[in-house]
Amino acid sequence: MTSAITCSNITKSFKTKEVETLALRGIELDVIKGEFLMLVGPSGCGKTTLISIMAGILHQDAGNCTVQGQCYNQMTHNELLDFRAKNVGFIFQSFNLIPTLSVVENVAIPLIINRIERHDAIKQAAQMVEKVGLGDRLDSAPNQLSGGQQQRIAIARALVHNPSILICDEPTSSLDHSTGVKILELMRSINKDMKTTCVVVTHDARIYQYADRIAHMDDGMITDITHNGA
Ligand SMILES: Nc1ncnc2c1ncn2[C@@H]1O[C@H](COP(=O)(O)OP(=O)(O)OP(=O)(O)O)[C@@H](O)[C@H]1O
Repeated sequence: MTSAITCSNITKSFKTKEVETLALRGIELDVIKGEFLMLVGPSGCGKTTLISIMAGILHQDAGNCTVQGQCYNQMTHNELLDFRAKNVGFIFQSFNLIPTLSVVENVAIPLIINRIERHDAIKQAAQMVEKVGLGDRLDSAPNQLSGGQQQRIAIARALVHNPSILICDEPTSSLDHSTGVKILELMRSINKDMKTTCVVVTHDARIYQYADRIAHMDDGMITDITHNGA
């Protein structure tokens, strides 16, 4: 099977004035093209640090992260920015929608970053908003939407440029259970339809069933990989 993301012996530490924390201690992980992988483990075990490295947002101290066959270590800063803008979608825990832009303008951002002309970007963004079931809210402001609707918009924004990799940090943490399940069902159907490789950090055991595989982390290491909630 082809790998979409390969992490080889990745280490990362953070130094503050008081303390040095070894957040990742030699991560080895292969994410298979097209799979829906969940990353789980106790608070502080390094999940966000790992997905930030996979997304090219944070740089490791040692080891390699290869995404779609391209090693981040071998890219210049500008090449990495360009690669990330084209290939990676990221969904934050707290939606991170821009309050002064409308729904459709928020979703158009990755296209505009990829230098698509505004009129076309808005048109494509509107189609994506339609896909997540909110085609009647294009001109709303984000704060006029419910939490679940805002998360749908965040998903539309992360996917509008058809990235090969979608990385999500706790996509259901600020949602009630039934809204969280609907969001996971939406992400799963997008994963199937658009063949997007998904890596999802979660604390929510009730959504484990949506994963193909679950990578368990503890204290900066992958301790186990299980299949489909087993
Ligand atoms: N910018 C930073 N500066 C200093 N320490 C950090 C920084 N980011 C993370 N850490 C530390 O690195 C460790 C791993 O943090 P990380 O956020 O990756 O954990 P996590 O598993 O995502 O936690 P949670 O489930 O609570 O979000 C923690 O001990 C954290 O305090």
